[in-house]
Amino acid sequence: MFLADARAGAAFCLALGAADWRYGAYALGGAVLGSSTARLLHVARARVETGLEGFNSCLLALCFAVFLDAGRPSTVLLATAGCAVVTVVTAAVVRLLRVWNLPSLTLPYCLLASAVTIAAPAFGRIWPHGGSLAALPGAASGATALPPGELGRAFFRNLSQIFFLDEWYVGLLLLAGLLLASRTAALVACAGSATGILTAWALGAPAARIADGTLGYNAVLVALALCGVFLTAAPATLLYALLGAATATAVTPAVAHLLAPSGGHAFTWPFVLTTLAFLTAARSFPRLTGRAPGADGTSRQPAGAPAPAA
Ligand SMILES: NC(N)=O
Repeated sequence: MFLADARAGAAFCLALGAADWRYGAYALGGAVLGSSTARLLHVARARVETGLEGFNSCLLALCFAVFLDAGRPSTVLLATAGCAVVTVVTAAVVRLLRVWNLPSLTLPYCLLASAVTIAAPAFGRIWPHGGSLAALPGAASGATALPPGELGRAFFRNLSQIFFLDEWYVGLLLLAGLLLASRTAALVACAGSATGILTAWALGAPAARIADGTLGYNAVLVALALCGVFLTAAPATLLYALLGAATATAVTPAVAHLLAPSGGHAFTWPFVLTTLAFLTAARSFPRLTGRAPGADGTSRQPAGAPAPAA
């Protein structure tokens, strides 16, 4: 969630544990394994200490816990190996995207989570249930009107689904964690969640899909990234971030449908694709960056400007 704040991390861990202690354990274990692997490979200490080497492994371990059986020893082994591999993939992605001065975001996690879900049916020890994972997309059906109670739960589930969880109170606890670290981040997350709901409703998504949060969690991440993290928080960047949040919401079913043969999980692909596109485009918009555009229309990077953090 873009916060280098240990208290927020502890609150997030408690929030996941409130749903199931094993999810809290996998998330924490994943973060520890990713960070430890990075340290063993002598990745810069500052990257490890700010959590930049732990969030992809945290999400990957949690992904395995939720989609495979969290209690099976083979899931623990797979998550452990996955956390080591995602550290290697992170280094590769960071190096590749640095060429364009772009952040790696959760791209390493998306690559591995997609690879594992696509490959899973081929390996009996990973997917012992037999049968295909395919979930072919159908046309939208069912009611589109959301009762007020479900609207509130959808708002919080747009946060909890970042960590794959359906429980609305996990989203409330995550928001409390965000608030501990940054009032701006909490407000932007709320605006992103509301934008996700509004966009999905305006496009005619079924109420059940809006209510379960699976259409809106990418909107929260995009809003956070584009308003306060990679672009300075300001009214203009907030509007830009909310346009990005709406875009990510519309992109989510596109990704899910493309990945239908492996279960249709969009993971955080909509967030990654939208954020990279909007961040690249922002260099052409001095209103957002406050930097004069170069002759080719792109913003001038100040000499020696540091690469973005994540
Ligand atoms: N992190 C997720 N929900 O892919």
